[in-house]
Amino acid sequence: MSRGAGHKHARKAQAAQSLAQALVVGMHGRHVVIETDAGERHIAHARGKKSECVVGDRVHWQPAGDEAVVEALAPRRNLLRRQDEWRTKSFAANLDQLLIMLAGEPMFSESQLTRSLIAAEDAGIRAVLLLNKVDVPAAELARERLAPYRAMGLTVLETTLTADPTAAHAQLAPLLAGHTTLILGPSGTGKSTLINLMVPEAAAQTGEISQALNSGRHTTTTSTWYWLAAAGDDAPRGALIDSPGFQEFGLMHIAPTQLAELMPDLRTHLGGCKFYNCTHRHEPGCGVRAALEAGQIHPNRHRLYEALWDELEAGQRAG
Ligand SMILES: Nc1nc2c(ncn2[C@@H]2O[C@H](COP(=O)(O)OP(=O)(O)OP(=O)(O)O)[C@@H](O)[C@H]2O)c(=O)[nH]1
Ligand SMILES: [Zn+2]
Repeated sequence: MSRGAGHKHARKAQAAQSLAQALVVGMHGRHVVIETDAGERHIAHARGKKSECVVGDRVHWQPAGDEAVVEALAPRRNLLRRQDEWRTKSFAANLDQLLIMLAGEPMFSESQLTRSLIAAEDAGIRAVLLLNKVDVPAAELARERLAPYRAMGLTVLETTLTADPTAAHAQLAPLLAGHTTLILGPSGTGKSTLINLMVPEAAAQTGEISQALNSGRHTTTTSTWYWLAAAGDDAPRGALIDSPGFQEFGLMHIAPTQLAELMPDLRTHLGGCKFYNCTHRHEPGCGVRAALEAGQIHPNRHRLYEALWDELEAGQRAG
């Protein structure tokens, strides 16, 4: 880049910083829906690479005819993403927490759960687990499978959103109040049920997004932002973000050597290995394997660790 171009670039960036800010509340193809601080929603084009902004981002924008243009992205606190061999997909940015919804029916996949927890650790975002549908018989097995996750210090809440919505609301409201929470979970666990329970005007809010996009139908192909009712006059308003795509939760952005650090039950036993570059798989004198043999690490978790290691290593070689 020539010096002149560098100056021009810096000037443009500076000019963008002086523009009004807005929040990204929805996305659809090449368009984003932004909400101004006054609560007005506009459909906007992003200048430059459209993949740059995601729901939860704060952006600098200006009007452009009937539409709006996103000129720049404000710095992010965090970004939750997944990456497979072909592409990176971002769920959302600037999150306070993830609420990972699980059920016994359909039975959750422990691999998907572990992957989402690793991605959250890597992004520095706290995760809370919610076992829903505890009224179905398969909940008992689901609860058992979650024991290692409770043991590693995660909060595991239990609800029956349909059988006892009042109790579920009372349990979840304090957890969600004032925070931005991304709801993750496999299909059929009750994510829509939860959003409709916690956000009575949820349909109206997605309606506004559809209207802004002029699409006239639901836009749940990507994440959507829902405001929660404010807890009080001065209380910060919380929000829920729903997201498709719990399946195929690729972790290609993470190196195999980072994995143990990102799994709290393994992490506890690091530092006691004979070899400084121990992979905690075959080496003699491994503190992690000793903990596994002593029953302090659940065999499923170590199996998932090994499978992920192989997957990420193969991905690194291919990349
Ligand atoms: N038995 C039982 N059924 C429930 C409970 N919560 C939700 N359901 C039912 O489970 C089904 C799936 O719920 P949804 O809220 O649509 O699930 P979802 O996670 O949004 O699913 P997708 O839209 O496919 O991602 C619906 O028929 C709900 O009525 C519960 O606590 N117990
Ligand atoms: Zn080791």
